[in-house]
Amino acid sequence: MKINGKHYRAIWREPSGEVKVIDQRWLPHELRIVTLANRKDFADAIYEMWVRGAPLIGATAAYGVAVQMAEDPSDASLDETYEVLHATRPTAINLKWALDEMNRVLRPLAPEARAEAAYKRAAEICDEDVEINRRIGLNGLEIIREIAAKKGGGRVNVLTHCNAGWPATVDWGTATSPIYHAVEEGIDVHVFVDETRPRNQGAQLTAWELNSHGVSHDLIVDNAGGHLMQHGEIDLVIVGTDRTTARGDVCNKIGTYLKALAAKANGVPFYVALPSPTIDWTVQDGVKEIPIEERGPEEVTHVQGKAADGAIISVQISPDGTGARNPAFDVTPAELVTGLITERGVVAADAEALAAAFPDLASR
Ligand SMILES: CSC[C@H]1O[C@H](OP(=O)(O)O)[C@H](O)[C@@H]1O
Repeated sequence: MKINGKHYRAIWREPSGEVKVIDQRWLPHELRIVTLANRKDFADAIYEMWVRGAPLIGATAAYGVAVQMAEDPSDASLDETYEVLHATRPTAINLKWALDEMNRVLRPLAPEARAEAAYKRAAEICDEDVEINRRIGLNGLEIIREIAAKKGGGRVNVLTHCNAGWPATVDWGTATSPIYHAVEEGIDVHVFVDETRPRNQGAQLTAWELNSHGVSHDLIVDNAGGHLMQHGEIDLVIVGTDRTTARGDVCNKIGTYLKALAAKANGVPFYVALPSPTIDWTVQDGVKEIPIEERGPEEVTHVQGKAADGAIISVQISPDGTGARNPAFDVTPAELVTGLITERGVVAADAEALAAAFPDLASR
């Protein structure tokens, strides 16, 4: 999407062959573009969240395989790369999906043919993600149109959590794609952006991208969402997902479950933008079966921001010696989900509806 009027994807390959990403750790204050030159760079970029967001993690891993195949296309290298990249972050299923896809394409090939094929497939995965997200936007636009019509063309207030915007994907975003399409159509949309502790992806990334596109929005603390819903200030919630089960349980950034409970209690529609590579057909019960990443306590005890002199610093907000727990995701049971906005339409959050929408994938 656009940064200062110029179009970017969140990951791309230069004509020179270099793979580049935006190092999102420094946004919104600094735009740092980095080259990922070897397998370790790709592993570090995913684990340390230079890049993040389920679809972007998958796309990055795909290019990580390609870069390693150019270095060493042997079976052992292919196997080791799968293990190294798969070990970076456990929750987003797109990582495994992309690595499995690269293995499917590369395993049958002679080693000398693997690098070219890997770069080709990685580029296709990126292009497919962009098209999937564009279609999610068009399907989600219908929901926003209906709410706008019921309000006589009045403002549609959307709450988002974390960042499921274009920096979480190759382009468009998932939860933000319907918003961008609605704004482009002239619908009056306002977004309440959950800051999303502890890493503040909402404050640092969603607010940044909405600013760049002139989308009306307010930043709110995570704990304000229920209050706004009680007072009729939220018309719908749209969130992303890192893994959705075959029966429609939705794993997403920590705090999503609480938003879904508040939405249910206040009759606010709760939608999940769901690209099909984020569906894990092998699991049913999200709470019991999805591995929840536990990240370091420092993400909770410290916060990063821009100092008065412009330097980006991290400050400690809790006492020396205070420990912290940092589960990075939670699971919203399907019964709290109004609908799943997929590239093939809006689907009910249940096994039958998902299997009917994706018979080609569910039966694999
Ligand atoms: C479009 S997937 C975005 C999804 O990923 C985020 O997690 P993280 O920033 O830790 O990678 C968050 O759960 C978003 O909803």
